[in-house]
Amino acid sequence: MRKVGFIGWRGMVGSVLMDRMRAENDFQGYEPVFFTTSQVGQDGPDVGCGVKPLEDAMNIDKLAEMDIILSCQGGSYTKTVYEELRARWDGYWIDAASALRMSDDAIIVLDPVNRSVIDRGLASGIKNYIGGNCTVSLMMMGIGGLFEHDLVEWISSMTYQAASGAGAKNMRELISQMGEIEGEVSDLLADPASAILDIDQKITAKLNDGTLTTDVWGVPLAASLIPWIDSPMENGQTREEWKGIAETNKILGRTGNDIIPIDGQCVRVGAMRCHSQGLTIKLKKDVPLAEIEHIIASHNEWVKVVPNDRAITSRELTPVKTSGTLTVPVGRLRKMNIGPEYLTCFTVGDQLLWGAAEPVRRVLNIIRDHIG
Ligand SMILES: NC(=O)C1=CN([C@@H]2O[C@H](COP(=O)(O)OP(=O)(O)OC[C@H]3O[C@@H](n4cnc5c(N)ncnc54)[C@H](OP(=O)(O)O)[C@@H]3O)[C@@H](O)[C@H]2O)C=CC1
Ligand SMILES: N[C@@H](CC(=O)OP(=O)(O)O)C(=O)O
Repeated sequence: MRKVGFIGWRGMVGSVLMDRMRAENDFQGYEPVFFTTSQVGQDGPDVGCGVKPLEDAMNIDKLAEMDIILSCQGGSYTKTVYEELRARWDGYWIDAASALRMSDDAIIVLDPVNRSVIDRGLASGIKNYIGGNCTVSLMMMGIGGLFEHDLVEWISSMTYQAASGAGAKNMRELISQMGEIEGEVSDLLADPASAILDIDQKITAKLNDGTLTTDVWGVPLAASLIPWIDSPMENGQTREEWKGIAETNKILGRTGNDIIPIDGQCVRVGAMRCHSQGLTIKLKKDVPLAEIEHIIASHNEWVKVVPNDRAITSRELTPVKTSGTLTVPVGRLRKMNIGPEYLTCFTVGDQLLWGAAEPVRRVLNIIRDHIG
């Protein structure tokens, strides 16, 4: 029986993956082996084939027994074990972390968009299948139809990224900050006659006096935002912004003169686990809006076009509505007054599902089908 090793299964991304795999009855037809970097020998999870002790994720011999390894443990783990393992192992490596994404011998996986690229990779013997950056994957699930019809000349994206993208501790601190801010003015809020400028003054003082908990974010995120995500690049972009052009084109298998220019600003906001983005898209030609809506809506079974209506948009096109679902709503679709080839839209997606766990869950099944 084939063996599939899971590393990082109890982290935030890994837990979402496990939930999805249980929901889809994925733990069948192979032997799952659960690894850990910190709990060796403790009970592993019961996924329907009994509880077994956790294996050591640093044990290269044990890892090398696997036919497929799926890691949600993070980039530093990948960097620590991958080279040594690969030197003597010919199995399939699936990873949610970015470490190997841009390697020539790796494919970035998002099968509703690039199934043909994945299939070509499998046929040609490629063994590394890496989940894409969450913002990139969610953008491509939303407007995959425009790429499929080769309608995109360039894109500018302005993102509104959730706290979950920075990790579990960051989500917790965002909530603490919200609570501390409310606590600062709860007496004034309870008094309907209190002046809003007094409330605002106290909040502004609290945000600036150094007493708000900012151990993880470094600055207040609640009642504010952070227009910087990931490390700086030499050209002034952040790495998150650079991933927009680099990963999108790699997912599509576009190189050289075929590359679609993509750039924008990536911003952290106080949402919990859904990334949103406002897109400006220069189309290659003037296509009627109704046709664009049809192309977007019919690309995959998860994308949903939201009518450009105030009440429906406020209800349907939000992180609150999208959180915990695989739906990728796309709305605020309209031609811009810059010209008929300029399209704008707004899209939202759960960054732990389509943004992280779902593409790697699906590619595990694709690889299992491929190797039998
Ligand atoms: N967060 C995100 O949005 C995205 C993350 N990724 C990638 O996935 C990687 C993992 O991210 P994420 O899931 O957020 O990381 P987590 O910090 O939630 O989990 C990583 C590991 O930390 C260990 N750990 C230590 N204490 C705990 C605890 N109390 N509960 C659970 N796990 C614990 C576990 O390893 P062990 O069992 O070995 O101790 C776990 O696998 C990232 O580094 C990134 O590369 C990719 C896309 C999006
Ligand atoms: N950078 C993303 C989360 C992430 O893990 O991205 P990547 O998988 O590209 O490192 C965010 O902060 O929202």
